[in-house]
Amino acid sequence: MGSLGEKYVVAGVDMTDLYPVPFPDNLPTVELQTVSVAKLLSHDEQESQRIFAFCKDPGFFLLDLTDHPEGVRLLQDATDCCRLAKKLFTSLTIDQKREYKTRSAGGGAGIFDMGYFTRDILPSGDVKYNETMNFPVQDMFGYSSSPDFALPGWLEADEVELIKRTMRSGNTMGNIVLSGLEQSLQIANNKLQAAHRLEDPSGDFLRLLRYPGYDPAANADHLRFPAHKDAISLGLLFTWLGGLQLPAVDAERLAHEEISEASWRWARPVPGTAIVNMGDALELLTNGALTSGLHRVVRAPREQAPHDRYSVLLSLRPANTWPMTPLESPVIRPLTAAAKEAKAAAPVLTCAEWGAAKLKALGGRFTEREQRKERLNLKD
Ligand SMILES: O=C(O)CCC(=O)C(=O)O
Ligand SMILES: [Fe+2]
Repeated sequence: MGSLGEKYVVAGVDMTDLYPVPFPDNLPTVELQTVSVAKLLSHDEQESQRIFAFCKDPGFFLLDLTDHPEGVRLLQDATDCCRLAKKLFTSLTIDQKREYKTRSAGGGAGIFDMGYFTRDILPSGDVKYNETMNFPVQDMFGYSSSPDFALPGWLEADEVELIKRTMRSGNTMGNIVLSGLEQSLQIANNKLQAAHRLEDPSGDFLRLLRYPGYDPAANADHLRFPAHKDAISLGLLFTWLGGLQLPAVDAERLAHEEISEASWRWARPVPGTAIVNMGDALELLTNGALTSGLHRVVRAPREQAPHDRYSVLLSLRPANTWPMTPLESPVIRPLTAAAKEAKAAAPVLTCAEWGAAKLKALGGRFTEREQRKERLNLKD
C-alpha cells in the first residue's frame, strides 16, 4: 500500500497546489474501500474478489495508484490534466472556449463527447453550475475519422500529447480493473478487455470539469450536477476537493436514480487514488452482477466552498459495434425467459446505439428541475 492519508506529495507526485484547503472534519462520508493496482496486476485472487464485491455494492471503490509504476504514471498525468484544466478554464474567454465545438454524434453514438459545454452563464460572467471540456479518444488517436472533429487552435501540441498520454494510461488502468473482474466473474477469453481496446472506435473520452467556487454564506443553489449513473463501462475519476456525493450504505431509495436527501454522503478525496465507478454498460454486460453507481455533485463543503473545484474523468465504454447483451459466465445469470422474449422482439443494440438512447435522458434533468424551481440548500 502506498502512502495515503492527508499527504499531498504521494509516490513523488506533488499535488500540494491542488489542495488549497483540507477536506473538513466531521462531515458524513462514505467509506470507500481501497484496491491495489500492484495486487490486481499480479492476479491476486483475493484482490479480484474484493473488487467484484465493491463493483456489486456500492459500485464504487478507490484505486490506490501509488504501488505500481503504471499507476504512478496515470496519477502524474491526471494531475497535470487538472493543471491544464485550471489554465484553460480560467484564462480563456467564454467565446474562445466555445471555439472548441460540441457535436451531437460521437461515432454515431449521439452523445456529448467533444467540445466545450456549459449550461448557463451568470450575469457576473462566470458559469452557473459547471463547465466541461470533452476529448474523444477515437478521434484524438485517429482510430475513427469524423469530419466534424477539430481541436481548438488554443490547445498547444504538448497539451494534446498530455491528453493522449493520459487517455492511454487510463485505458491501461481500466483494463487492469477489467482483468480483475474477468477473474472473479469467470469470464473466458478476456472478453471484457476485448470489448475495451483503445484502438477500437468507441465513445471513450477524457473530460475536464470546473465547478466555480463561491461564497458559502450566499443563499445559492448548492446542486452542481444532478444525481445520475454514468452511461459508460467504468470511470476513473480524479478530484481534489469535496463535492462528489454517493448514497449511504443504508440509503433510502425513492425511485429510479433517486434517494432521500438525508441519504447522501460525501466522498472524501484521497491523495494518490482514483475513484472508480461502475457504469450502466457493465451492469448490462453482467446482467446485474455488477451495479452502476449512483452519484451527484454539490458545492465543495464548508471552507473549501470558495475554491474552484476541478475533476478529470476518464471513461471506458465498449467498442461502438459491441453487442449490448450479457456475457457468458457461470457467475452471470442468463436472461430470464421473459427478457429473452423481449430481446427476441427487438434486435440487440450495438454499444453506439445503446449509448445514444441512454444519453438522451440526462440532459433533460436540469431543465425539469429548473421548471420545478427546485433548489438545494445544504446545512453542512
Ligand atoms: O466531477 C465529478 O466529481 C463527477 C463528474 C461526473 O459525475 C460526470 O461527469 O459524469
Ligand atoms: Fe458521473
